Amino acid sequence: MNNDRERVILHEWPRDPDGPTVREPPPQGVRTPNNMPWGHTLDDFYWIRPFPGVKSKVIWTRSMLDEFGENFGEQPGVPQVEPRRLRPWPLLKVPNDDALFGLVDETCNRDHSLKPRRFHAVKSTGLLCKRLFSMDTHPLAVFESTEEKIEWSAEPALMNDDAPPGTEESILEGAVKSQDRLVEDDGKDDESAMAEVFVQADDNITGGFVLESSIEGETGDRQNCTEIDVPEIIVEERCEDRHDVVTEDDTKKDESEGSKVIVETHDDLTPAERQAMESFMTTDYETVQKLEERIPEEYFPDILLVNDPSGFTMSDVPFLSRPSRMLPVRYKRVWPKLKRDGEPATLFNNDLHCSSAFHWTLTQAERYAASECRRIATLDLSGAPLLGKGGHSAVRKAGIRLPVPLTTQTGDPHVSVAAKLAFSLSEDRELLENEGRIYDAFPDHLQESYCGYNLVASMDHPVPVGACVPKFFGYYVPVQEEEEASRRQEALNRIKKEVERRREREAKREAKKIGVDEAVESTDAYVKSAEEEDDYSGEDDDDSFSDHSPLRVEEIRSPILLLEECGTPIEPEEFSEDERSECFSLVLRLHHAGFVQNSLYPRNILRQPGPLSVRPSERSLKTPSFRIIDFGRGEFVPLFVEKFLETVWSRLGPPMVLTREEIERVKEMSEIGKEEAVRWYINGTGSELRKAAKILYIKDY
Ligand SMILES: Nc1ncnc2c1ncn2[C@@H]1O[C@H](COP(=O)(O)OP(=O)(O)OP(=O)(O)O)[C@@H](O)[C@H]1O
Repeated sequence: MNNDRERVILHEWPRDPDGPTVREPPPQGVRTPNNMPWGHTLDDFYWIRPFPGVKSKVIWTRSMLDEFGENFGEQPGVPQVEPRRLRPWPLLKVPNDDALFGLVDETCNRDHSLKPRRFHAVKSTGLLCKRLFSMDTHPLAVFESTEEKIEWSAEPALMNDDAPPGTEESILEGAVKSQDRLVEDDGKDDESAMAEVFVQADDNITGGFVLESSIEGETGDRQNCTEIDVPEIIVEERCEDRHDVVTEDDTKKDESEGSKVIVETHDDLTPAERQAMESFMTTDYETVQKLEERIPEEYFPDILLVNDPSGFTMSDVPFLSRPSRMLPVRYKRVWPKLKRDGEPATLFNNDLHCSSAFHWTLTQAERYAASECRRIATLDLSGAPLLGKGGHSAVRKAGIRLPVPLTTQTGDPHVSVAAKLAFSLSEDRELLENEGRIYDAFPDHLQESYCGYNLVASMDHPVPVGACVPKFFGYYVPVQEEEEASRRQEALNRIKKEVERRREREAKREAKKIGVDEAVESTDAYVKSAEEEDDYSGEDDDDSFSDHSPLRVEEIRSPILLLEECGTPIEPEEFSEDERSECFSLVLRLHHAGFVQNSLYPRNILRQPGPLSVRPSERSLKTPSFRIIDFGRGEFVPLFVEKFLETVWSRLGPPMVLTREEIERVKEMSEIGKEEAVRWYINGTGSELRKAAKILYIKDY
């Protein structure tokens, strides 16, 4: 193990023998957004004795010393600069928006007078993107990163209905049309025809299973979501009782009936979603670049249309059968929650427990309209290489095409991200959900890098301020509109029934009052039955609308956690002392922000060539970039207290008016909750630090 630390503090600030004792808290000085003392270079850090002549020393930055104001040795002044957020090499682009996109980080001169400069795309000739049109009519389109080509790729595609005659229709469009035709031609009730097709489809599915080697991440199973053969669709049709082929008349009827729910299937793309799929392309994993910038909130995806022909979202366990699926699967964003989700014009249902992307929008026209203002991205899992596997999930490199008008500087419409997919047990799903919650809770500064160095308590040397965790690109859950529609229909039916019963009861009471009801003859019997009816709780499901029961967890698709790809697991025994202490500082910074990772192993700290502010080909492992991953077991102080209080509330039962004693009890419990959280935090961080020190060979923290 090398003792080769270079990040050390070389200076001591001379104290005035008559100077004051330094007070707690120390001067604020210049700090990074994580509220830690910051210096631009190693020379900005000084040892200082709390009072003259004492042996002990603490560390201050030059800006803290300037604020303290004692300059006994007449140290020359230095310009004070603020920490600068480091921009990753620019990849995203919005045509005609140069203010936010395409800015290259300039090197950090002493006074930060250098400003970011504009990115000029290098003309690339080798970048191939495959368009999802039929190969005989569309040879492979070759993109070069010229302005026109980039703008072409961001151009909104014509909707199929608007397509002028003679233009090629996408395979998706063709498939949906042929499905419509089949439904019309063959007749839905033709059982024998269906049975025949089902056998064909079954063969086809079996034949479509992915070989183990391709499950391990090779590109043997590359398929695009529009390579649909007709029997496949009929299987979907049979299984899902598809009701989404709606003619103009149907729509009118739908609108006029108002409360009628049209049952949708996963495949029922809205026109806006179809538009997003029309220009869909498979990812070229040889050339695709990974996304390192934040996705601006304005363009953050609401809906992910996932191309998953190999069923990676179903399970990544090779021996489990995974039905091949050729149509995109719709997912919705649950986290992060955005301000626009609650605004009337962009209302979005991101409730984790609701399998619809819509609030109670009852008609198809309403759904289509709501879908128009959605940010729709496509995620390509076809042939997605495996980045790594854990005990509960598989992480794949996936191509994402971000919502229009976002595109890239290179002309390739895709960027790559790490897509984490849970295995099929409920524990696997719970861990992934918790991880999504934790990523959502991370403050921005844990995902950003800054120039200069931090002084991270309790370390005795400065460390670079790299991001601690990968950038978070969202947690998405599968949407099952047709199930949600049945649930809503059930709820409506229950309400209707209840209203009818009440009306009947009222009518009987009225009748009794005016004495014309024949039930007067048997008053006792009537009163008894009325009492029984009054007890009605709305739980009577005798004639419930459907016999729908919730899917077993193994059957449903995994949620998807999208993260920045951050390299490969570290081997700390090979590292320099500075590298090991840099990794250690990430753990400390997480703790200072109120998070405990709870699963700290070398495999959960990743390293990649850096710095990320320069072009990928110029990065090196000599200037590495580290990140902590895997927050499935992670905890965050406020979430801990919230969970604690939830158990208190659940013990109190459903919401009601509390008595004074109960209110006192709740207050008492929330105080206990806070104390518990502090205890938990001290224990959790203490043991995690000991573990971190052990795996990173740190002796002196
Ligand atoms: N953001 C990422 N970038 C690159 N590779 C990643 C990323 N996240 C995860 N991986 C790879 O996937 C592997 C498994 O990920 P992770 O540890 O998060 O899975 P897990 O199932 O939660 O693990 P555990 O067994 O601890 O439950 C990692 O060891 C790493 O190799």
